[in-house]
Amino acid sequence: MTEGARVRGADPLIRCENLVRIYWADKVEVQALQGLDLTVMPGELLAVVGASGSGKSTLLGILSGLDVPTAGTAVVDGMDLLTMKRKDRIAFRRQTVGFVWAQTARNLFPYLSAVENVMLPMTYIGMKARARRSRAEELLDLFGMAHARDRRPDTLSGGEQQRVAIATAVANNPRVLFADEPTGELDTETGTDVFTALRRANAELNTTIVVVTHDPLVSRHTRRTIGIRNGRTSSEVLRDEEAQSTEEYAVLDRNGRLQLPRAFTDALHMRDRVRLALEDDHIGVWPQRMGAGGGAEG
Ligand SMILES: Nc1ncnc2c1ncn2[C@@H]1O[C@H](COP(=O)(O)OP(=O)(O)OP(=O)(O)O)[C@@H](O)[C@H]1O
Repeated sequence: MTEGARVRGADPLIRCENLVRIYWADKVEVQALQGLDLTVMPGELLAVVGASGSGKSTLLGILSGLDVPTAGTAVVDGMDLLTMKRKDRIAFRRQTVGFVWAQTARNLFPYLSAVENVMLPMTYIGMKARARRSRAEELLDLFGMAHARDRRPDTLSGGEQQRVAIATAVANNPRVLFADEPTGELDTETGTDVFTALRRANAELNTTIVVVTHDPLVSRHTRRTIGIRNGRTSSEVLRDEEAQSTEEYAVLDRNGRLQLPRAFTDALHMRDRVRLALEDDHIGVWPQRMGAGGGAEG
């Protein structure tokens, strides 16, 4: 990789600061990401959850090196994604990141068997045939798919195909695996099997995993879930597995900005401005008082 592109001393595996992505459609500006902050440490299994249009695919496109942000900082495994050269981008996509997509058919070649699919990415990095086969078999075994190694994808269930897809995606030992709605086409039970495979990849292969989804229930499977709203990280749910409890936080950015949940602001008819008060151990937020004539008193 080009020397200058590598940012030294970066501890998090993924670091986005004030990330902005603007699209132009028919001369209209669409701000898909509006100053998004995100930090992912090596070894994490993280979910990024947001409604349709919140900016999930845009974020994934940038972090996987397919798209380039308009402004801000995006660093993955020490690579600056704003300035990365074309040659580095190809190497980055082959070796640093792996993918599992929602559409099961998009992940695997239909005319190759399960083991051949898992072996394929290893040919790109010049691994010998015997080593490729042995690693592919190990990976299929790890995800409970050894029995299906000689079967083609169309003879496997959706959940089984996703487990082979996970084996294929981690074949070259990527630093981070991005899974875009990996359970989107599956029922709940089969979806749980796929999450078990993702957790196994995370625990046994130490692969950092970022799952992107519209389904808030995936937070049951991850320790940390980031919520994105209007192109910004707005909330964070932390789950304590031992205590079996979850705690939801609002994300406070470095400029002191946070997003109040819509349900809260609607319930108290908060609009345009609120009053703040510093207390000993918290900050109070009050709706603006309305005067007799409907005008604001402040
Ligand atoms: N190529 C593009 N040109 C113009 N606007 C775009 C483009 N891609 C995305 N957008 C807009 O950017 C915003 C964020 O889109 P994005 O696809 O990232 O959201 P998402 O959370 O992934 O949604 P979904 O879950 O429906 O895929 C939306 O308003 C979308 O219409």
